[in-house]
Amino acid sequence: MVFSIESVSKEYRSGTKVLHALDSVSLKIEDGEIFGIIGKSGAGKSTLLRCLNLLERPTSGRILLGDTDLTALSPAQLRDARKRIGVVFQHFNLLHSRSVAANIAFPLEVAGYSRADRRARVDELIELVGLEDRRDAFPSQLSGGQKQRVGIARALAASPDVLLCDEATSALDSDTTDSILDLLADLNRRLGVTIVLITHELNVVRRICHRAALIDQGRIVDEGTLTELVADPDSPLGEALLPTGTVRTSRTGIPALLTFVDSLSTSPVISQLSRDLDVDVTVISGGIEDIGAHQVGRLRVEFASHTGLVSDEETRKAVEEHLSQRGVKVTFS
Ligand SMILES: Nc1ncnc2c1ncn2[C@@H]1O[C@H](COP(=O)(O)OP(=O)(O)OP(=O)(O)O)[C@@H](O)[C@H]1O
Repeated sequence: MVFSIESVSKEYRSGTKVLHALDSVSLKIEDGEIFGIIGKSGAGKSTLLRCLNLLERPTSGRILLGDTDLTALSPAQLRDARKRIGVVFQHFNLLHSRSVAANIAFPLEVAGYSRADRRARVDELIELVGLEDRRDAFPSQLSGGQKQRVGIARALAASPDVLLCDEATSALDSDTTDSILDLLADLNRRLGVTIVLITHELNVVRRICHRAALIDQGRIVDEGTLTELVADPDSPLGEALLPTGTVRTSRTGIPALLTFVDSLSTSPVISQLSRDLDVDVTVISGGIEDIGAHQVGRLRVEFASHTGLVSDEETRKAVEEHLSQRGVKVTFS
């Protein structure tokens, strides 16, 4: 376990007014995962991220980094614990008078690395983020994507256990966003570094997160692995990740939502169902997407008995049994 966030609340007071920016948030972030926290503007994402390294002190609750309760540490102990956390910023926060190499070396200087050790580590990091040919450039000479590569290398310099990414791709265009997300996923695989990212972009979650939580008005309202979320008909985040669209039904059939992970890519489940049970299946809306390493889908459909000789209740029962044996979850609405 990297982070254990236990009933964390954060209140901001202004005069007699109290704003509950975080309301009893509990989350566990596991070693080696990429965890996304998504929410609208003002939902509390930045406050939660700032609480993780205690830049913001929770009003109540605990934040544990491994076994260490960050909320119980002295300032000196906290400075030490923060070395295990790297931060990647939306606007890069580079030192403009320093070259790429010198920006990356900066945290190593602060941590007291020798000149030779710094040089070796900076070489390693520059290679890791693919900036070999920009080593001596200054921030003003870099593209947004290159600046963020420097930001990521600097955050990784002291080999932290976890990277906190604060809207790390929000200032970038969509192609550059994808290349930075791919870099983060690659670093996660190669170094095993845990990544927590906050974002308001569903694409960020779809592209690299293993698990995600939806925050709304300071509360966690949904949470799970991406495949769990999408396969849950009641999950708001699942619906946002893979929308089934506006539902237009003919009102003659039996409406249902089908959710599945991989199953439809390995066998012709729907045509088999239609043949075996003698039911017509109309696809109303939905989608199938690659999310992580899986093909997941959510389809709104209608079933109608072909012969009209069986009751809706019998059709529902037969369909459910048939589909559940083939890894497709069916929820009748
Ligand atoms: N220092 C502060 N003092 C008072 N209120 C604050 C402070 N910081 C945040 N807030 C309030 O707390 C709530 C959550 O803010 P927060 O910045 O965490 O949201 P967010 O989800 O990160 O939004 P955005 O995506 O727009 O950055 C908002 O209502 C905000 O106005």
